Amino acid sequence: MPREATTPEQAVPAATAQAAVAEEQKYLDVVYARLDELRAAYRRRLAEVRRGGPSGSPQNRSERDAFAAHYEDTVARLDHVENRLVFGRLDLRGGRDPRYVGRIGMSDAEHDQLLIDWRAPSARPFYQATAAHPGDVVRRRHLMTRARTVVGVEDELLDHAHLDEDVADGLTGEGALFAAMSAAREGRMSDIVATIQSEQDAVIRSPLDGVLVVQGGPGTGKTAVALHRAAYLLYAHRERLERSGVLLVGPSRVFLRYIEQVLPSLGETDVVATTMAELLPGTTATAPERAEVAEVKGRTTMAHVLGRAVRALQRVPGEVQELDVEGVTLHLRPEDVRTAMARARRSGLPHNQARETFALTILDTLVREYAAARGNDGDDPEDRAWLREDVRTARDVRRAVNLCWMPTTAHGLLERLYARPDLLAPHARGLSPRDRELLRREKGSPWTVADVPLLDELAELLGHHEQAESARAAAEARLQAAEEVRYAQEAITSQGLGMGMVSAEMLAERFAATGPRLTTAERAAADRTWTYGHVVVDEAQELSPMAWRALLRRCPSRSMTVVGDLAQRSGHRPARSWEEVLGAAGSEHVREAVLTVSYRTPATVMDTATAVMTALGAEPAYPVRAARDLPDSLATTRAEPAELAAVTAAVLRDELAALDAGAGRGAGRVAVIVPPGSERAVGAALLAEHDLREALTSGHGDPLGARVAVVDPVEAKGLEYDVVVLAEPAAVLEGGTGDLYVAMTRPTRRLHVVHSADLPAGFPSGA
Ligand SMILES: Nc1ncnc2c1ncn2[C@@H]1O[C@H](COP(=O)(O)OP(=O)(O)OP(=O)(O)O)[C@@H](O)[C@H]1O
Repeated sequence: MPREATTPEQAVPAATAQAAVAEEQKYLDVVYARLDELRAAYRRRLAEVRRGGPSGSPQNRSERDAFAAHYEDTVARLDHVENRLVFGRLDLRGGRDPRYVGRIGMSDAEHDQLLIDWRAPSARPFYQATAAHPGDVVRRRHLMTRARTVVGVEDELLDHAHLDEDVADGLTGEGALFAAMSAAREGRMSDIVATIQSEQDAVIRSPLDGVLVVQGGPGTGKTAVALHRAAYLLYAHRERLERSGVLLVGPSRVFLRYIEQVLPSLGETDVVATTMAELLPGTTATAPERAEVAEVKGRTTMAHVLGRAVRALQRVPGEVQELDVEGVTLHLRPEDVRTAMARARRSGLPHNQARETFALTILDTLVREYAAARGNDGDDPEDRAWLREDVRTARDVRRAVNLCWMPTTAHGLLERLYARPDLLAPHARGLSPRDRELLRREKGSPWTVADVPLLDELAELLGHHEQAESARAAAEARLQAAEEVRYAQEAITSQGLGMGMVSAEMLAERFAATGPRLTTAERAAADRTWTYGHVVVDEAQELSPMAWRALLRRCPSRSMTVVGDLAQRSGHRPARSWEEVLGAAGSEHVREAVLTVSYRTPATVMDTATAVMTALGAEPAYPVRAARDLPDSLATTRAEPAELAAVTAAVLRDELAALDAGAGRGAGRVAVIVPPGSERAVGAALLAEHDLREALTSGHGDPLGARVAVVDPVEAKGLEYDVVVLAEPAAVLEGGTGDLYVAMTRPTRRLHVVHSADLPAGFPSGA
């Protein structure tokens, strides 16, 4: 049975709590004093460097910039960890000094360890030790703090006397955990570093290599775990990941904003966060699209279609072409084109770059014929040069070479394929006539998310138009970077920097970035061909096989963390297995982990959601156990169809009042989740109610800012609210069972269903 939530005050025996709080406060004071000292020291250094002003040699200047940037980063990092800096203490066998666990590692001026970084191996028992397997730990203490004050402690004695209790539910630090779970939501995700549970910790610290798929039902902490894992990997593999970067792919911009504070609070700011819509630098893909069209675009078949379309840009003429060069008629023979084409393809380069080999080979052949026609043997280099120039610049020759090997851009080609069925048809093996019709679209139409992987595929096949130029620039930049690393190494040695805080590569990167400083993350985000050291994908069940191909291209090392829930997949094509969803990524070495406990949704709501899914024939393959239940967490209200809007408003009004009473006036968040397409109408109807207006508009149009958000299930994906008012679940179901499952599992306190149509099967009878 899930437990009812307890508060930290209840969890700590009152008699000992006071003394323990006082003891921990003393320690906290020392740690915060040290934090202040470090901040002041770095601020001083920063001010000194800045005082240097813009004078000196360019090298001096860029060196100063690099140090300034490093100090700025460090100060920012120290600022971000202010809240709940210390949250754990381990007492160890053998009377050793206790170990304090916190957001970052910290030593005092004598280099004695004050705080262990939660990611360090020595902090692991804080998350993993149990009474059955205590290791060296005799007591684990959770410290609850507000600002710099200890407000409570919670102890777990890891000896055999407590074995039964511990094994009973497998949760650690229940008081702190339940307090975190019960806190009113603020529209932004918080980190869970103080209360990571053992099954989550195992995922967070799982090895870097290979594709790790983390499946878990709603609220099991997949997003939280994915973010903490990113922070952990950056800590444990800093060398490898700092230069290549980590990419995080989320379902929407709103979602990315929802989670944006988590990594900085863990001391990490250099992760590139993006959505599939923004994956391709310079392309905005925001147009809506029908699910059935997106489905066709997402199929692996499309990679073959595009491959054939690109190859068709390489054409052998049916007969000999006559070309005029300065009054001389030259002959372009099909067999010469074929030979040049074979050579160009052997280069293995993308189409636009291989064209250069093709053009040069054709040119050689034509120049030979031209020289012979001009009675020149072409032995003299000067003669050869002008003969070649004549041929190269001749209009006929340029046209013929283009016709045989047409350079093009990804956007141009995809647009043509969509707009011209006659162009698509010859390459469309594997697509039915209806599929092709679904792809059809006017030139100049805006791009959609499903277009992005196709554009990316084409960009890969075609290469850049000016690739030769940028490749040369990149080679030069590489040479320069090597030189800068050497110089940075000298700077580190001469200035006594380093001590693990700054590497030569880090410094060199700072040197290299003149003007506005570019971090690895910024450079990576602007470069389509950037390859990351690790890629984290959230809501991974939504991605198409074509999207996986695009992501795999960004991660040649195949080091990925993929989190999602098959049961929450949108649409009407439920996925039976992760292999099916992962497409190309599924053929890699895949490890699977499962998270089983929901820390969000009360048991009554969670169990009802599972029952509804089961009754609909979509039983979740990975059912979830809720960590706790709350009284009155599920309510239903029936309305006449004409009254639905008014009843929804009334229910919302009551729920806000109850939330005011339970969480404090104005605290907590509510979502009104409505069938797709009806957000505007419902939003307008609710806005017409004067007393609801403030709660609906308090965020100035920001869906995360307002106390009440009106959203459809797709927009609600990955988010959570204290209370959810779910309007007309039967209509929500039209988007697929996954959408209803998502909608029902967003609340942390209460789900209130308002309906005029019959409730889908699985709701408690009488509801
Ligand atoms: N160990 C934990 N301690 C405290 N809170 C936790 C813990 N694990 C998860 N949570 C909380 O549970 C909620 C759900 O977490 P999260 O959003 O990561 O789940 P999810 O599996 O991604 O959910 P969904 O699939 O529904 O999007 C969040 O508020 C998160 O902070």
